[in-house]
Amino acid sequence: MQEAIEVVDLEKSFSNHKVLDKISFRVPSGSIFALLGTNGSGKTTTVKMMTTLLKPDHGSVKIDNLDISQQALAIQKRFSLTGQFAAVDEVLTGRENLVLIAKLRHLKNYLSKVDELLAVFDLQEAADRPAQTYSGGMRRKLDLAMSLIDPPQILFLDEPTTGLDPQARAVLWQMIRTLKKSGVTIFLTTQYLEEAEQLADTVAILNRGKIALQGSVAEVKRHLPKETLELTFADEETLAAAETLIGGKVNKELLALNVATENKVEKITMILNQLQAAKLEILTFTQKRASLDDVFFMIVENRTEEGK
Ligand SMILES: Nc1ncnc2c1ncn2[C@@H]1O[C@H](COP(=O)(O)OP(=O)(O)OP(=O)(O)O)[C@@H](O)[C@H]1O
Repeated sequence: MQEAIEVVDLEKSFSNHKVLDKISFRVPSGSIFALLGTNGSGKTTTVKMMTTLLKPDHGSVKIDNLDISQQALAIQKRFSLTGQFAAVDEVLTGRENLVLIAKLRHLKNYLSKVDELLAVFDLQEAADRPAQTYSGGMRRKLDLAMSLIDPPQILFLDEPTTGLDPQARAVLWQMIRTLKKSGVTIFLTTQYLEEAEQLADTVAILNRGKIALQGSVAEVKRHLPKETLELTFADEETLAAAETLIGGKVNKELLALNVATENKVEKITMILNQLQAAKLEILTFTQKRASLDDVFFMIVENRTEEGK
């Protein structure tokens, strides 16, 4: 398959702080790639270097086989970037911002597209108010709408759903899937495992400046900690008795027991029934998914559920 993006041994330091240490990945044309990482892990720095906004210290980036160090101008025409800091003109209204982009791109018959995007992002009521009166989430939605008015071949979305309400997030996810169907390559960064799982064909996890895990969602998920059921009890005796009965991992401070369930209803029902039959009273029970922190902890500890 043809590569839309190829990054090889990319490095970047700020003062003495090495933010990225030889990261490499490829993004096949027409696919969705998610770069996952916590705050400050280097996601935005990576995007900035890939979009010619920042110079790498070492390494190479190719977009559609063009090298960013030699063909920056040609590359800039092939992508659009929606960053964490909205490129919205504060004085213009929401509608005027969208129209401005449409005119700059020499689009014809753009008014229906503008209306459609305002409706999709639930911005109709605010459409004729200056953007400076918008909330952070509204501004973000407008910024996304602006990058979707004339989707390019490659779309960079830097943490696109941060600050969005669940409804707007669902809308954006759907739009991203539709864009992929029309052949657009999408590179997104996110702090949310769920977002990567929902959208991406390929995922890379950034940790301490390196890519700790990379592959298809199915491959990466095989390495993630399994779902657990967290049970809490009123005292240490009940906790100890529960552990003897059903096993699991004890947290004495929280009087909690974490039991692997693999998200299977039968397993959860069996655990609860066993405890009830032994008259061990459960205070609370919560189904827990692996968070990005769990994944990093696991990577750092170099352990997987299979390898335990
Ligand atoms: N211009 C700069 N000068 C100095 N340090 C910088 C600069 N830009 C980024 N950094 C540092 O590089 C590290 C990575 O920052 P970056 O913004 O790439 O992270 P991120 O993964 O996008 O984080 P977030 O999820 O919080 O947006 C941070 O420690 C940050 O402080």
